[in-house]
Amino acid sequence: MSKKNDKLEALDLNAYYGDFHALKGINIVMEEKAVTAFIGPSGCGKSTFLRTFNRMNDYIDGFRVDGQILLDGRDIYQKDVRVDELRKEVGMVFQKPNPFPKSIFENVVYGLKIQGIKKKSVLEEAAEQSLRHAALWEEVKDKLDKSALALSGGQQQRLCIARALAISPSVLLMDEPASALDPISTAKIEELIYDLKNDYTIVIVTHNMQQAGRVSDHTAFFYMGELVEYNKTKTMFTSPKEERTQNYITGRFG
Ligand SMILES: Nc1ncnc2c1ncn2[C@@H]1O[C@H](COP(=O)(O)OP(=O)(O)OP(=O)(O)O)[C@@H](O)[C@H]1O
Repeated sequence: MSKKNDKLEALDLNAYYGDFHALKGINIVMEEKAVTAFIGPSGCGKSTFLRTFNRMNDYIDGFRVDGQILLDGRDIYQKDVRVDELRKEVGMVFQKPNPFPKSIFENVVYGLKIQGIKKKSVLEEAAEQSLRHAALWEEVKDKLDKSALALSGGQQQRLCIARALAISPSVLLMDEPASALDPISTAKIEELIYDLKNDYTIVIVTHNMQQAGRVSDHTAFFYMGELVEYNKTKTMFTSPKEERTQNYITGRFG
C-alpha cells in the first residue's frame, strides 16, 4: 500500500535491452519533495532506471520492462497512460546542457508553446518565474532575446532546468546534471537542487559521491543491475550495511 508522501515506486522492476537483463528485480519507494541520489559504478543501470520514470527508454529498440513503476500510486506503464502527459509531470535534465538554438526566452517557454499557450503576458510571467526558480533570472533578465548558446555551460544547464520547470512538473529527473560543469557552476547547481526540493521530488544520478552526500536525503547504490542498498544518505555513507556498498564508497572499485 502506498503512503501519502510516497511519490515514486518501483515494484519488482526488471528491464531488458534485447536479451540483456539491465535491471534486476528493483523495489524502491521514493518520498515526495526529497532528493534521492542513484550511485554506482559505470554500467550498473542508474540511467536506465532513471529513464523508466518518464518512459524515456521507450524509444530504444528491444527495450522492455516488467514489474511496475508507480507515480502517485498509478502504474505509468499501463496502456491508458499518455506519455506526453506523463512527461509534463516528470521533467528531465541531461548530463550535457542541451538548449535549443533559440533565444533564452524561447527556450524557457518552449514546452508551454507546444501546449498551445500563446498569450504573451502568460509566457512572460512563466519565463520569469521559471528563471527565478532556476536561480538564473538576475543573470539573464536583460538579455532574454539573446541566443541561449551564448550562455556559459553552467548558465545553459540552469536554463535547461528552467525549461523543465516551466511546464510545472512535480518530479525532476537529473542525469549527472553537473558532470560537464566547472566547480563553481557545479556548486550553483547543487544549491539549486537543495532549494528545489521544497517544491519538487528530485532524483539525481551522480558519479560524485561527495555530491550525493551534499544534495541528497536518500541514496540508492546499484551494482550490476541490482539495487544493493537504499537508505538515508547519512546512514549510507557512515554505516553501510552491505560490503559491496562499503567497498564502493571507500573507492575500492568503480
Ligand atoms: N541503448 C542501449 N542498448 C543496449 N544496452 C544498453 C543501452 N543503454 C544501456 N545499455 C546497457 O545497460 C547497462 C546499464 O547502462 P546504464 O547507462 O543504465 O548504466 P549507468 O549506471 O547509468 O552507467 P554510467 O554511469 O556509465 O552512465 C550497461 O551494461 C549498458 O551497456
